[in-house]
Amino acid sequence: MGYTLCVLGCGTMGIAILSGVIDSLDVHSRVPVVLHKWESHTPGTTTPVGLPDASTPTRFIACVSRAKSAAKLRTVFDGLGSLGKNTEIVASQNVDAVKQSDVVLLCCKPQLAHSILSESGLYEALEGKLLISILAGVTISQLTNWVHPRTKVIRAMPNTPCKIREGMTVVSTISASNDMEVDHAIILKIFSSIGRCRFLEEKHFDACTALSGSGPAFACIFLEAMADGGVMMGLPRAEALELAAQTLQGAARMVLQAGAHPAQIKDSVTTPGGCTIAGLLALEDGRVRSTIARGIQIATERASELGQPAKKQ
Ligand SMILES: NC(=O)C1=CN([C@@H]2O[C@H](COP(=O)(O)OP(=O)(O)OC[C@H]3O[C@@H](n4cnc5c(N)ncnc54)[C@H](OP(=O)(O)O)[C@@H]3O)[C@@H](O)[C@H]2O)C=CC1
Ligand SMILES: O=C(O)[C@@H]1CCC=N1
Repeated sequence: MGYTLCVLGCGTMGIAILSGVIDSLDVHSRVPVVLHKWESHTPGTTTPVGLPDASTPTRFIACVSRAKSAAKLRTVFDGLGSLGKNTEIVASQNVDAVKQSDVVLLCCKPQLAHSILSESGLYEALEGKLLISILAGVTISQLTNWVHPRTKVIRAMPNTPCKIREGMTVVSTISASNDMEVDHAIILKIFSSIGRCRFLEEKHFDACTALSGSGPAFACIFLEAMADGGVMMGLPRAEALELAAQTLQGAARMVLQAGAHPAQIKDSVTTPGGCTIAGLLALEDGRVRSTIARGIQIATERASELGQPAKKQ
């Protein structure tokens, strides 16, 4: 069983998704199983290695346009031990790659989508297949107009932490088709193996693009600024970065795993008359909350423009 997954436009995000998925397959066949420290694990237990089911991708084709990018990808996937085993890299062979595939993950730049999908032969090659677009700002309705009527189009908005299987992906499907049950299983298998996956209506996609798609960049600005503060006060750079990153991860996990409200976590840290409230007031003086929230607003507005014909892109 299993199927072939083609990544059409395998750059930053294509690599992140593919390497996360390949790693997840590897983990499922590793003995003994390696789990995160917060998961229950009986030492010495093993994971049963079963045959892949119909929703598991077992062969991968990564497509790029330039030979130089293909060479870079070969190094990446060789390093993961998958090159020549279950992963092929091709340059300028989109139609042939799509013909050989069952599911196509469209990961090119939004402004290239129309021309890539209009290449002679691609329309036919995509007939009856599942096309998952991760493009910011390009709607299901636009994509549907560019492909064969029997191509099943869905949108997904993942983020770069998919690479380490800590991604956040939002998925939108437009309508049920005969195969939709299988398609849901396929979608969940891909994106749940590389992080969290949630289905939402397409009307929310630009906000999701800004919040979780662009989010790692915003989070890293905050992380870097926290570390800079530590360095300003004499901490070595490496330790300051470790403290900042682990602290942000810990706080985020308290929200995600323990179900704590962010305000509750903040209040529990804030001793009356202590140093936390002194720091919080300084942050509020800099309008930190509205600045961050406005950043998401502006990014959402920009995301909505990305699929439109070129203006000032
Ligand atoms: N970066 C991010 O964090 C996120 C990005 N996205 C979305 O993902 C998409 C990709 O972004 P990102 O990965 O950053 O972009 P990249 O520029 O890193 O990757 C784009 C890829 O498309 C390839 N490509 C270009 N032209 C063709 C073609 N004619 N046929 C096949 N492949 C082609 C490029 O190959 P070559 O180098 O050979 O030209 C490159 O590998 C965008 O639409 C973006 O909106 C979504 C969520 C997060
Ligand atoms: O900046 C961008 O346009 C893409 C979409 C989300 C993250 N990166």
